[in-house]
Amino acid sequence: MGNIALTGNSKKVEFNPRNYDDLIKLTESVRKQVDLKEVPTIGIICGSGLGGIGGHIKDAQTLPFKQIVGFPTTSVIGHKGNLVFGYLGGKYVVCLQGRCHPYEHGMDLALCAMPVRLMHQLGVETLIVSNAAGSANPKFNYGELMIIKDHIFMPGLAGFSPLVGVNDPRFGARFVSLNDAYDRQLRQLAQTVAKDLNIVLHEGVYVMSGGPQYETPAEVVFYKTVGVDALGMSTCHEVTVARQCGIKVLGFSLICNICNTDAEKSVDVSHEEVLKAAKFSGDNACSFVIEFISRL
Ligand SMILES: O=P(O)(O)O[C@H]1O[C@H](CO)[C@@H](O)[C@H]1O
Ligand SMILES: Nc1nc2[nH]cnc2c(=O)[nH]1
Repeated sequence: MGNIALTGNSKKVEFNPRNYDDLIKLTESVRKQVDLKEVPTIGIICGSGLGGIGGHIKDAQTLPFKQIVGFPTTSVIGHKGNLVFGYLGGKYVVCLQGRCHPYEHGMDLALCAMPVRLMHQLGVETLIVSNAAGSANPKFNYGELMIIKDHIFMPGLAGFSPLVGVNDPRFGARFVSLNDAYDRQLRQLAQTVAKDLNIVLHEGVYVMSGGPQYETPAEVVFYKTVGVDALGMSTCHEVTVARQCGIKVLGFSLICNICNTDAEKSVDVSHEEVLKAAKFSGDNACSFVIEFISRL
């Protein structure tokens, strides 16, 4: 996994997500294409079907990923593929309306986490990252929210980390401590906000598998046994890079399906079902994010 050849304006351009100077060039190209009103200190990454959050942004300036040379594409339904700048909850934010999943990009995690490094360059200090996930916890119901307390990064444990490769110290530390990946104070604030809004908010452990296949019942039981509550195919690579940049993180999952645990009684899991749940509970997720930001 090295440089990626990209064609923009009929010129062949090389972008290497592990090259700090390439990141600076990409950041400059974003700055040239938008008229930033303030420094966006809050970043948001929208999970599957959660892009509606971006629709609430006031004085919005939208920059499609495809207009940024070097930016990875997203082809998953429910991910619009835009950077949106503007005001949400009274704060100036940058929102990634759609994310780049490693399974879409040959497991190039550094490429898929690059938008977080871009956000850091733009001034982001707090990141709100969301995802659609399946539940392995019998107490969780379809459409409810779960704050991520901790994660298990399966590709990362197998050597597919966005931090693998030569580390330019300008990106941050070579060895990143993830003891506090999900900020405790932000999690406490999230609980207060949810209580005030009368929204059910669980807290639990998220696992990122490589995907794109959903889990077999045996795999779900395996994850349950090691303490997993919610299952997805994203987020951990982004959070790992955010922590290397020193960005504080709040992560949450929207529970979109109940995972199978018994091969004899199992039912189909589909992305359509995931998007249906995201639509069903999207308004709750939006209200929660907006109120949370207003209290930061
Ligand atoms: O994590 P987000 O982007 O919400 O998407 C989730 O939904 C898709 C599967 O339905 C997978 O990409 C999974 O990771
Ligand atoms: N890995 C995984 N990702 C999901 N995204 C939404 N639902 C699921 C699920 O059940 N498993």
